[in-house]
Amino acid sequence: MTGPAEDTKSQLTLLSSKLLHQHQAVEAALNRHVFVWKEIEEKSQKRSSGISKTSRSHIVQVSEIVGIHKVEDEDHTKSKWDQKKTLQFSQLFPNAFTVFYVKRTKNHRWRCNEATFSCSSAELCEQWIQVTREQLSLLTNRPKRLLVYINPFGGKRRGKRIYEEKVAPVFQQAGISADVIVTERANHARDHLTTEANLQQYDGVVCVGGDGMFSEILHGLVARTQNDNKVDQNRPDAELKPCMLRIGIIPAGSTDCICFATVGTNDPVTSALHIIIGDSQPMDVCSVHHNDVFLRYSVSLLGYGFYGDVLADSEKKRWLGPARYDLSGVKAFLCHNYYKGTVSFLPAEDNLGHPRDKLQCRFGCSICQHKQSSKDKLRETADEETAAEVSSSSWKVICGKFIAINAANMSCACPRSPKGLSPSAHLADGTADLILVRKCSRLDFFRHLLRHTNTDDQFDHSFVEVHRVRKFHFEPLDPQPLLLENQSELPKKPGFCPLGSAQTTCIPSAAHSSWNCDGEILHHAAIQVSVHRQLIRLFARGIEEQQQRV
Ligand SMILES: CCCCCCCCCCCCC/C=C/[C@@H](O)[C@H](COP(=O)(O)O)NC(C)=O
Ligand SMILES: Nc1ncnc2c1ncn2[C@@H]1O[C@H](COP(=O)(O)OP(=O)(O)O)[C@@H](O)[C@H]1O
Ligand SMILES: [Ca+2]
Repeated sequence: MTGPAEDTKSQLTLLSSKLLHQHQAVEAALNRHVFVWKEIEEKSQKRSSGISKTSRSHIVQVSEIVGIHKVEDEDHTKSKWDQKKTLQFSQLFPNAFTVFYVKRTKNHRWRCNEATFSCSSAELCEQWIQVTREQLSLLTNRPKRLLVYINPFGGKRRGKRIYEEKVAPVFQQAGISADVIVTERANHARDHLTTEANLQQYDGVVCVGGDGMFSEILHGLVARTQNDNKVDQNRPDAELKPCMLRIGIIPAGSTDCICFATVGTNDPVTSALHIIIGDSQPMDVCSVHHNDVFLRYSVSLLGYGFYGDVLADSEKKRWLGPARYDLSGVKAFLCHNYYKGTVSFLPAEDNLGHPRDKLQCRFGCSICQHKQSSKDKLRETADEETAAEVSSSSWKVICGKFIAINAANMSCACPRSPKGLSPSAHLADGTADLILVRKCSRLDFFRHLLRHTNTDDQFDHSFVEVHRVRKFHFEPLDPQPLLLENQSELPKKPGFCPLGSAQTTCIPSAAHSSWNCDGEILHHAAIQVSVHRQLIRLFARGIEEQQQRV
């Protein structure tokens, strides 16, 4: 909080001059928060026309200035044509500087705009550059040095080009230095982060790729932090240490739902600008264990049944690129498998809202800022048996036949489903939304899927239920590994799980599905999951409610 004295100080004008902008005289001023310029009306013009035209003023937040440079500065990032124009301009107006700043455009996209001003003297020009840079250096949340990992094979295999053509030039304008590693194999980035990288010299890690590549960075950073702090990841009840370095995501994958759900768009330049201005978005991480063995972390979707089957099938079609998910999606839909099992979960407290309350997680979300009380913490650390003594609303158990079991730790919004799997899930509230889709007809399941793409409520079906949870366990009912369709005639014994729907004629159906954990397949069906509130931070700010136009 800033007091009145501090407030007055921040309003103080640091610089104010008459400058020339686009052949027009402007009054420009800078204080600690904003850089403003306003066209100066020409008195003679006003008198002759009899009407005073409203002079436009422009405001740029200092926190959204990318950089400031003298016009004659050599800029090799510009095209030959632009370099020639710059040269001509600097000959006409020798004492000019350019301010680069964030400009909001449609659909949460940001662009790097520029405005050039020429000054009456070289000294004045230098003064503007120096004072503005001084103000930028006071913004301590901005990264100066980044470690960048590029997956050259993610999505449409454009990661390297996207970084070089769209991201590196803006980092350069902002004076950010980056050490770039182009990965040579799967898990290269994860292993490098876990054991080799000298993290002390960096202010953040950037991942150029999809959700799978992000998952590598997440595993590397979280493992490194736990190793450094002697925390055993294999203990399901371990209190994990939050990671200090923020992660930036340059989307260059197939689904890119983590970027989409934290920024509002999958656009490399927008992501680069969020990194440059030093945004920070805390995020929950789910830990997944099988008995006392750590399996993986998840930040977006943990899906058994439908999404597990889609992923398992799509892995064989990697060569198809992002389209593999459409093909495998149709196939899994036609197979219409269901799986028997028991889900037990610890519900979240009522003050954290409900998956159907339509309160979406947005920039500055109040639910994510809610602090956990000590009673809540106690309730969370208690195991299934002792939990009942702590609170009446303790673990709940549901047995059934499920087409899909999805745990969404955040909305999982992506271009395929702009509102996501759980539109009201929160990024940093310490909970996940557990969605149970029970056995139903193909038509009903189709209706449910279709509602992910329109405004109808996908939870408003008799066969769907959704719970906001802090932890959950899943146990498949039948340990039998694989059964064929024609065996479904076998007499039903207790604990025997029949196959997916009888009329299915496609691939042989198994008694178990597999878990899709942020796009990776888990090799155990029985898992225990805990949500760790705000374990990591991203260079993002959540989705902005309204486009603030300046
Ligand atoms: C009738 C039309 C039905 C359309 C239903 C669409 C629902 C889409 C919900 C998608 C939720 C995506 C959650 C994100 C998962 C990613 O981690 C994973 C891996 O993404 P990656 O390949 O690494 O970018 N992608 C998938 C499809 O499993
Ligand atoms: N150099 C590499 N060669 C092969 N696989 C890689 C390489 N670098 C990363 N990967 C792996 O590629 C997988 C998919 O990457 P990702 O960037 O998420 O793309 P997509 O969204 O298309 O799946 C990830 O699981 C990651 O571990
Ligand atoms: Ca969450």
